[in-house]
Amino acid sequence: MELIKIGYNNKIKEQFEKAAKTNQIIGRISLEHKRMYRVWSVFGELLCEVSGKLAFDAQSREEYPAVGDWVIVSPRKEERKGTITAILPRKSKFSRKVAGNNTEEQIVAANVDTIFLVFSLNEDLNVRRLERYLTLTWESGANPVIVLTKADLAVDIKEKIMLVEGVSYGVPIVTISVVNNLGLDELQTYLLPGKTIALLGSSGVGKSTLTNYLIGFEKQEVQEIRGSDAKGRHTTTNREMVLLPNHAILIDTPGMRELQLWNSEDGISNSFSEIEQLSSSCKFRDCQHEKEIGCAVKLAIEKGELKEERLQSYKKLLRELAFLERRQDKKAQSEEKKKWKNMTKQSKKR
Ligand SMILES: Nc1nc2c(ncn2[C@@H]2O[C@H](COP(=O)(O)OP(=O)(O)OP(=O)(O)O)[C@@H](O)[C@H]2O)c(=O)[nH]1
Ligand SMILES: [Zn+2]
Repeated sequence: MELIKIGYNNKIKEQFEKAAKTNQIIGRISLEHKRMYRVWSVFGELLCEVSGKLAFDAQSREEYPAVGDWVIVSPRKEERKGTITAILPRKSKFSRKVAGNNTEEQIVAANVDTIFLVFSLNEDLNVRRLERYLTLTWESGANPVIVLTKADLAVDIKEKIMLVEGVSYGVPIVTISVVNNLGLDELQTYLLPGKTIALLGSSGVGKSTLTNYLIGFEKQEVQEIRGSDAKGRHTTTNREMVLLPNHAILIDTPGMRELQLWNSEDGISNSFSEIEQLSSSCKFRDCQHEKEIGCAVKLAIEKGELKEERLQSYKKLLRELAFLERRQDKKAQSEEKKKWKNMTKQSKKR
């Protein structure tokens, strides 16, 4: 396997050479399953575990390898196996909080260069969700590209693009239709050789369709595969990192798909529907479920119908969302200020 095809470059080479011992090789994680990893390397694909030291030193799940990570491996070539001894610094990372008693950060994808934020043109555009995705992307270190799908079904493309432009401050926007073969060439300009991309978007916006198109599957085949699996997920391959025909690299992990839930209010309502339902019976409409009188949520906990931990993770998620929104507001404000400064500068010049 040629390393350059999986995104290898001088920077990674340098980092590797600095940290590696003799006989060690560089590899990139293509799949993670239960503390075992598939690693792409010059010896092909190796099944690897992490070294005892790496596991011992790891303070949290964040310090374990994730799909997309560059790792240093002591290979056992004949066995097609190896041991991961270190993870190289991540250029970008998408993580999600793992709910539980002690909330941990879990990396769902590392070293993504470009992320396609996918929205469908045949539905109402959820601007707030777009803002959240943008925040998430900026925080990850990857570059966003907004992809508006199903252009063939849309009637008000211009309005929707304006709406998107209003919150996206110059982020590229590409309008596509897989049905009418529209905009797909333009998308290719972001799929450069050796660059790693990932898709983020709600269910049904066309991520699988686009993924299959990018991988180059026959449409028929895709539908058949999807038909045999109601969920239609990960049916084409069990690889989570895929080489595309044009030599870009696509990361498609279940974790990436779950980010959509963890970062949208709808998602929260869905995954905490019992709490939302209880809240509607609270005496006060803006009940925080702390010490208010007539709180139906607290009552349910007292009665043992709801676990206290559920409420805690629900609140934590809400706080996180609020935080992201504030960040977004601040970012927007400072961008606005910058714009103004530039404008006033230019008008002064004139
Ligand atoms: N008309 C039209 N339909 C499309 C287009 N792209 C996708 N679809 C349809 O939209 C539906 C949902 O597409 P998917 O690709 O399954 O959406 P997804 O985002 O992967 O959804 P999840 O798998 O639930 O996350 C399917 O019926 C597709 O055939 C398009 O460009 N035009
Ligand atoms: Zn309440």
